[in-house]
Amino acid sequence: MSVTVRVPAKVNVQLAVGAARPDGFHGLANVFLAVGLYDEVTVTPADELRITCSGPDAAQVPLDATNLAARAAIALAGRHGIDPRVHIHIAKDIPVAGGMAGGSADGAGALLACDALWSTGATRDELLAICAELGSDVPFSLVGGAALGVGRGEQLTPVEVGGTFHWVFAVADGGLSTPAVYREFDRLTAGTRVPEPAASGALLDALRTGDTAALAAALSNGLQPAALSLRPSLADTLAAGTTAGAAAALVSGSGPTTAFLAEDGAAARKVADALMASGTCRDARIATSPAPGASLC
Ligand SMILES: C[C@](O)(CO)[C@H](O)COP(=O)(O)OP(=O)(O)OC[C@H]1O[C@@H](n2ccc(N)nc2=O)[C@H](O)[C@@H]1O
Ligand SMILES: Nc1ncnc2c1ncn2[C@@H]1O[C@H](COP(=O)(O)OP(=O)(O)OP(=O)(O)O)[C@@H](O)[C@H]1O
Repeated sequence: MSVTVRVPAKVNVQLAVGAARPDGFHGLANVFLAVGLYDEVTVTPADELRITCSGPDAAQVPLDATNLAARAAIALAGRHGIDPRVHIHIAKDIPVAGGMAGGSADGAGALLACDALWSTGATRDELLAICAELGSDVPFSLVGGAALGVGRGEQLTPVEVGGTFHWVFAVADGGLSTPAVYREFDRLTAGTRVPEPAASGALLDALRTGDTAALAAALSNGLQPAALSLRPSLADTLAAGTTAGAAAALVSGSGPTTAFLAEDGAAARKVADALMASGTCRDARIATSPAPGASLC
């Protein structure tokens, strides 16, 4: 018997970053939006814990105990006195190390799949607590939709979304390390007063009303200067999408994926074609949001 779970990627439509805390994490006002690019995580009983991964970026995914999917299975099994002997297969479609929470998606997916396979009876709150231990983005991968994350991004409040948004994601060659991007943020802001992060009312209104033009005007990413500093070529990708008519362009989370908001599906197709022709990215993916969180297939 196998259990398969489908889990979405995310884009941060607002990422307000505060000063580094004593524990090294940064306080955030992080508005997550789930987008319709998915990994599928399948768990099957096996003789030992084993991970496999398929998909174009599979070679970049660690297949040892550092994989967030393995860590999720071990964490759930440990709490319920279960031996985590499962084969976890990840069918990966979310760009790796791209700022779209692909690893987090696999962590949330493996957790939900193992929970169903082992019938642990864990509550939603227990699953969310395990997600928060695994990483700041993991709780959102479980819930999907849209949410405001505070603390280090793990404390979620759902956000209403009143329409469909059309996106293009330009996948860059190679990844960016999330800790390195936060370190670069610290370097760039050293000696300045970093304001307390707060959610933007205009942004939340734009999501609630499903207004693309208003969302385009309100998008912001406090990590964008750091990602551009580490990967200056991303400016060319952003410019290529804007020239092609994107309503807005920004770096997705810690990057290096760049995100382009489009008026509708036809505009998204045009932006994606122009990005591919520009030679400034490895791939251009079209997706809509919001998308549901981790769900059993
Ligand atoms: C950039 C974002 O993807 C935006 O949603 C997240 O803030 C990153 O979330 P994540 O990948 O789940 O990150 P974690 O696994 O929790 O942390 C990895 C590293 O990122 C940095 N980190 C992460 C979250 C946060 N609020 N402050 C940080 O400084 C820390 O150096 C941490 O050691
Ligand atoms: N299941 C997984 N899939 C991909 N990477 C994983 C996984 N588990 C652990 N990793 C490690 O995590 C690193 C970051 O990969 P991931 O795809 O999660 O980045 P990301 O999308 O930038 O994350 P985020 O947006 O949450 O900061 C990878 O380089 C890899 O070493």
